[in-house]
Amino acid sequence: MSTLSEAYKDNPLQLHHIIPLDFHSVQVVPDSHLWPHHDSQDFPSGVTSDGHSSMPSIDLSDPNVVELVGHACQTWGMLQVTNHGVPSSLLDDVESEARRLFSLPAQQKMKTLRSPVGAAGYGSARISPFFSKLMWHEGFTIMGSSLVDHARELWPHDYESFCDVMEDYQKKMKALASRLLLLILKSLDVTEEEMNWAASVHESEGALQLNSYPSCPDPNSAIGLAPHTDSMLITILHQCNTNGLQIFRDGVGWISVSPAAGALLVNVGDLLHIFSNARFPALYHRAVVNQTRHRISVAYFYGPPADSQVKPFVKLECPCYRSLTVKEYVSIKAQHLEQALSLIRI
Ligand SMILES: C=C1C[C@]23C[C@@]1(O)CC[C@H]2[C@@]12CCC[C@@](C)(C(=O)O1)[C@H]2[C@@H]3C(=O)O
Ligand SMILES: O=C(O)CCC(=O)C(=O)O
Ligand SMILES: [Fe+2]
Repeated sequence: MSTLSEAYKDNPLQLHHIIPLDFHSVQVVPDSHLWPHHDSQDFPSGVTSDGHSSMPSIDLSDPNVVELVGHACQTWGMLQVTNHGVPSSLLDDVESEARRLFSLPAQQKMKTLRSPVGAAGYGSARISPFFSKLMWHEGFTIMGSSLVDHARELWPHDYESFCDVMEDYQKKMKALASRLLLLILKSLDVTEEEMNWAASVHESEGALQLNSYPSCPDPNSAIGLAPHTDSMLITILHQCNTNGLQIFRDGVGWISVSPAAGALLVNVGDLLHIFSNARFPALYHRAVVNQTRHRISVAYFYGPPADSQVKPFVKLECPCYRSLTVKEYVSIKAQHLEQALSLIRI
């Protein structure tokens, strides 16, 4: 069985697209990180300029949860969930362990640098090579079996709490993602066979991404994470408690999505967009930075095993995407980013 990491092997990154800036060592934004001004012409997500809509917030114990989740995926590609069963103490712990990691000196974090052909470890976002400027961001990806080795490199005598929290968080995210996927499949009226396919998704481990956006001397001239869609089926995002996420809405523009205590955000990724035969939009989003706060976010990416076939569900007529494996899609995305979906359109 192949893994996602193998899809990255054919598309190695250059070191300057992996090694983040040592943000603590700079007082001004260097030219390498200067983006054209994006003076946030944004709207808060509750009050959009189209007047009536706001990003759906769904209580997972609502009796109409299937319809609500389906409608949110179709109209926004994103929803906020409450009553999700993930203890707020664990949400706090994952943020503080991530903060502990990113507060380490640069040379310590560099001991776990992601390899040019690898998937796990410390480094800049994978999408970096597609932009002429670098991002005000450093990440740490947990995927596969490297967690304990990496944690030992970071804290030789004090690595257990990091591992315990990350393992627990990953387990809870997987359970929540699997529950959400079943709701989504029910909303799409898929076949029994496709409903059973959800169990195979549960076999894949997913990826956990810790994001760090240090405070920035000139936030309007830098970008935390450049605009992108996520590649997997769904992403569960814990924004912690600092603004920064923006989503793009046709006819409106960039909308800020404020964190709500205890709530989690769920968004549609490319693979679910394909399975839904384009009924659900893959959410286009970015992260902006701010002058005073070091923002942390934690994203869990849930997708099928690398060898699985991806194609629109059969009852959704006139498939508009060809069938391919997860690994093939990840490889196309690694080479073409935003063009990936149009390259597989029928
Ligand atoms: C499963 C994954 C999704 C991701 C690539 C990865 O292998 C692990 C990191 C993820 C991330 C996080 C930041 C944004 C993003 C586009 C990136 O560059 O790395 C996503 C990737 C994705 O969704 O394609
Ligand atoms: O930090 C955020 O709010 C967004 C993170 C994100 O888009 C990602 O990890 O893919
Ligand atoms: Fe994302």
